[in-house]
Amino acid sequence: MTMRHILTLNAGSSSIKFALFEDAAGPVEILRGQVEGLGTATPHLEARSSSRILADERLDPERATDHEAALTVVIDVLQRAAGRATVDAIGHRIVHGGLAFTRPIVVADEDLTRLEALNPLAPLHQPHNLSGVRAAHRAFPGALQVACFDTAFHRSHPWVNDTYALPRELYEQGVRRYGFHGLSYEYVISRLQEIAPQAEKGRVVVMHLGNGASMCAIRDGRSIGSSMGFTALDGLPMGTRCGQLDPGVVLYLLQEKRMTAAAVTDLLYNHSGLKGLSGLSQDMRELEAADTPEARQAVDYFVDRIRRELGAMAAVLSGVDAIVFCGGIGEHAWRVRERVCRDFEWLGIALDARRNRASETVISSEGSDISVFVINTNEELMIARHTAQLLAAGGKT
Ligand SMILES: Nc1ncnc2c1ncn2[C@@H]1O[C@H](COP(=O)(O)OP(=O)(O)O)[C@@H](O)[C@H]1O
Ligand SMILES: CC(=O)OP(=O)(O)O
Ligand SMILES: [Mg+2]
Repeated sequence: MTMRHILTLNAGSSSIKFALFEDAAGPVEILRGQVEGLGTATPHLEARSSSRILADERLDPERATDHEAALTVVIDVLQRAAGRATVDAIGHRIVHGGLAFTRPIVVADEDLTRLEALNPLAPLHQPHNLSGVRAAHRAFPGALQVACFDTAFHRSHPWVNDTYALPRELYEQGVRRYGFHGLSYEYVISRLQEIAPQAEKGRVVVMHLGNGASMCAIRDGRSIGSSMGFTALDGLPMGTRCGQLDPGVVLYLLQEKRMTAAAVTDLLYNHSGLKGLSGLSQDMRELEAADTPEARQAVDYFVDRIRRELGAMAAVLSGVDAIVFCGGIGEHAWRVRERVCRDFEWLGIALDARRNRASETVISSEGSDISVFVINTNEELMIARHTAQLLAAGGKT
């Protein structure tokens, strides 16, 4: 069997994650790394293979302030890591696929143009995702460039969870509740199938809590509803994004406060959420360590909105069999998990406090009606799997 090499690039709102896989009978990771803390004063690069640490350094915030600069660093690490090995394909996380892109594709130039048109619907992601495709094409011109979409997993939404109560023609034109973090949800469900096949078959709520945060209601492995919608602004509050908001606030800012559309966009995407409420930081680690009333209130609001959304997801699914926490906060912030679960005893959640503090895979207690899991998400592996499938099919979808 031929051994192939696959690279993956995943530009999130505060990070660029990357990995290198060998693929013979399915992708096996041989290197992974990330630049995290983008947009903060402390961007940090780390990369490791199974046997050694390849990079672990604070980047100069003057030089790595944005995704573009960080991408140059990442491509350099990947070129050195690949060495003389031929890179057969590069899989990219593309956050918005809109109406047209509902499964992974080999990217052609005309696709890039169509995907660029979606930049305004995901300004913190889409331009960086597409820059990644272009940079990877320049660095590895012989490799297949594969796009995997965050929105694709959610195209199974029933109509009521896919629409807004707007005139119907807007739905036809693509104003829909797309939902995001689909690659993460898809991976988590595949992992749940391995570790708890019974739970995976039931009604599952997955919470992806990272710098971007969303929640997904999943039945029989398919997405039924998502807290995110047309853009990745809706639903839960996030590092710098507002989450659910009365659209009347936007009208007020435009009409009465005379803000420009660009200023409102900047406010809602870059200065709201945990950062806006705390006046301190978008990073949950800093908020948990800080002892200011504003930092505490920011976390209170975050937890409260998660609880509301969990209640809504339980209603969407007519009950819950399993809950999964993932993403940077979901995987590490045990206090947040404890606070979310504490008030759901009435629904049948009993948390094991010790397991939760240790961030074990199963954090519910033996008698809990609802199983609660912490699963380290792996969008890179999901991208590599899709990419390997396309490679095996000779690039045909
Ligand atoms: N040990 C930790 N405790 C609390 N929060 C953490 C911890 N590690 C990471 N986080 C949070 O996770 C966020 C990053 O999540 P991640 O899913 O990696 O980001 P992205 O959305 O950019 O992909 C950080 O901004 C931070 O708030
Ligand atoms: C869609 C989204 O918010 O992604 P991320 O959490 O990676 O920023
Ligand atoms: Mg992410």
